[in-house]
Amino acid sequence: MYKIAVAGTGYVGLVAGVCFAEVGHQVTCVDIDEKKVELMRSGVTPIYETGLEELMKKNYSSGRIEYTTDFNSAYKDADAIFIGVGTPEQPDGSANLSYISTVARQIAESVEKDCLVVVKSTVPVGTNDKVEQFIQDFLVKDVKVEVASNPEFLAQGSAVQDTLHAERIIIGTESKWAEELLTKIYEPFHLPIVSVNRRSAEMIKYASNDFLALKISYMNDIANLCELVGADIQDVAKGMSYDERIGSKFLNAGIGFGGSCFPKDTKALEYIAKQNGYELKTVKAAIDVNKEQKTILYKKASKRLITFNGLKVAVLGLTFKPGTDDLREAASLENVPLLIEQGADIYAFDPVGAENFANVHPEGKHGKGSITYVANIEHALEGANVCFIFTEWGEVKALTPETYKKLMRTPLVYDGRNIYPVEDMQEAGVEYHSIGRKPAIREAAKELKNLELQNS
Ligand SMILES: NC(=O)C1=CN([C@@H]2O[C@H](COP(=O)(O)OP(=O)(O)OC[C@H]3O[C@@H](n4cnc5c(N)ncnc54)[C@H](O)[C@@H]3O)[C@@H](O)[C@H]2O)C=CC1
Ligand SMILES: O=C(O)[C@H]1O[C@H](OP(=O)(O)OP(=O)(O)OC[C@H]2O[C@@H](n3ccc(=O)[nH]c3=O)[C@H](O)[C@@H]2O)[C@H](O)[C@@H](O)[C@@H]1O
Repeated sequence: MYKIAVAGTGYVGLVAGVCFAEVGHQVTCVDIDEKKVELMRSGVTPIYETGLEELMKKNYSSGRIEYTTDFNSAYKDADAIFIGVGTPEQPDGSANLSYISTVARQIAESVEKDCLVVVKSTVPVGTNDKVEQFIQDFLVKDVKVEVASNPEFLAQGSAVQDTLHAERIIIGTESKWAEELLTKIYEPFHLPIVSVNRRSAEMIKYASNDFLALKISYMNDIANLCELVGADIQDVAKGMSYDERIGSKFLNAGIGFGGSCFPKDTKALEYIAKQNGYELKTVKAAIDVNKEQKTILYKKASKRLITFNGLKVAVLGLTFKPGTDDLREAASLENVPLLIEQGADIYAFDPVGAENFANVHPEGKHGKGSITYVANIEHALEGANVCFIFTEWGEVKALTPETYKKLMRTPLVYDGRNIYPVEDMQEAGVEYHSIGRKPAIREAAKELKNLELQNS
C-alpha cells in the first residue's frame, strides 16, 4: 500500500484516484475547486461516469480516499503524486501548460520526503524533463523528487472500466528507482506494463490518440467518396474489419471526432512537429478532414431546404459521444448556432448534456431563431420539419423509422451517426440522409411538398 496524492479531480485525476483506492492504496485527491471538493465529500461525483459514484462512496466510507483543497498536507508526505490537471489547447494549437507548472510549484513547496511525481496529463514531448528541473529549482526541503510519465488512455463514458482493465500501462522513467516504484504502485491492477523512457512515453500518448483520430478522418474521407461513387461506407467498413491488420474498431464514419482530446492532441502534435521544423502531413490531413466533416450535414440540408427560417428543427444528441455529459468539441456546438442564425426553432433532446448546453445556449429566442430543451425525445420530433442526429444515445437508437414518420410534420432526417438501415427509413417513408451511404428519398418525396411550399 502506498500513500498517493492526485492533483486534479477531472476525468483522469478523479478516476485514477478512486481506482488507486479501490486496489488498496491510501489516496488524497486535491483540487482547487472548493465546490467540487465539497460535492465529492458528500459522495457525489462532479462528472458523469458509469460506476464512479459507487466506488467513490465505497472507498470514502472505508477511509481509503479523501478530498481536499489543502495541497500542502496532501503532498508533503506522499510516496507518489499523480498530476491529472488539464492541458487545454491554446489559440496557436499548442498545449497550455500553466496548470502543470502551478502544481509543480505547489509540489516543490510542499514535499518533505522523497517522492515520485507522475504526470498523467497529456503533455508535449520533453515537458516532464522541464517539470523535473522546475521542481528541483523550487524545492524547499532537501529531498529527492523525480518525475515519471504515465499517460492515460481511458475514454470518457467508460473511464472506470478502462482504468481497472486497461489494455496497457505505459510508464516512462529515467531511473530504476522510479521504474520500480511505479511498477509496484500498478502491481495490484495485474495489467501489462510497458516501460520506456520519459520522452517515448509522452510520444506514445500523442501517437496513439492521433492514430485513432486519423483512422476516423480516413473513414470519413472514404465515406464522402462512397456517396459520390455509389458505395456504402458501412459495408466497406465491415469488409475492411476482417483484416486483423486494420481491426474492427474506430471505423465508424460520422460527423467527425469531438471530445476533449482528439481535437486538441492532433493540433498539439502538429504544433510540436512544426516547432521542430517538420511538417506532420498525415495529422494535418486528419485535422482538415475533421473540420469539414463537422458541418457536412448542415451544408447538405442547407442545399435541400434553401432556408431554415421558421422551421421546427429537432436536434437529437448534444454531447460529443454517448455516455458523457461533456460537450467539448461536440458537433452540436458548431451546428446549433448555424441553424439558429438561419432562423430555425430548435427543439433539442439530450439525456444528460442538455443542462451543460443550456449554459452556453440558454433556452429562448436568439435573433431569428430559438432553442427549447425537451426531456422527452418524442416532444422534439412532434411536428418537426427536419431532424438532425448528432449523438448516438440509446434513446435515439431505440426510435423506429415509423416514429419519425408518425411524429414529424415532414419526415426529413439528417443522421450524423448512421444509426438506421437506409432501407428501413425508405420503407417507412422517411427522407433520410446519413454519412457515406445512399440517401433514402423515394417514398418521402410527396410528404415534403409542405416543406417546399412553406419555403417558397
Ligand atoms: N478526459 C479524458 O478522457 C482524458 C484526458 N487526458 C488528459 O488528462 C488531462 C486532464 O484531463 P481531464 O481530466 O479531462 O481534465 P479536467 O479539466 O476534467 O480536470 C482538471 C481538474 O484539475 C483541477 N485543477 C486545476 N489546477 C489545479 C491545481 N493546481 N491543483 C489541483 N487541481 C487543479 C481543475 O479544477 C479540474 O477539476 C489532460 O491533459 C487530458 O489531455 C488523458 C486521457 C483521457
Ligand atoms: O486522450 C483522451 O482523452 C482519450 O481520447 C479518446 O477518448 P474519448 O475522447 O473519450 O472518446 P472516443 O470514444 O475515442 O471518441 C472520440 C470522438 O471520436 C468519435 N468517433 C469514435 C469512433 C469512431 O469509429 N468514429 C467516431 O467518429 C466519437 O463520436 C467522438 O466524437 C480515446 O479513445 C482514449 O483512448 C483517450 O484516452
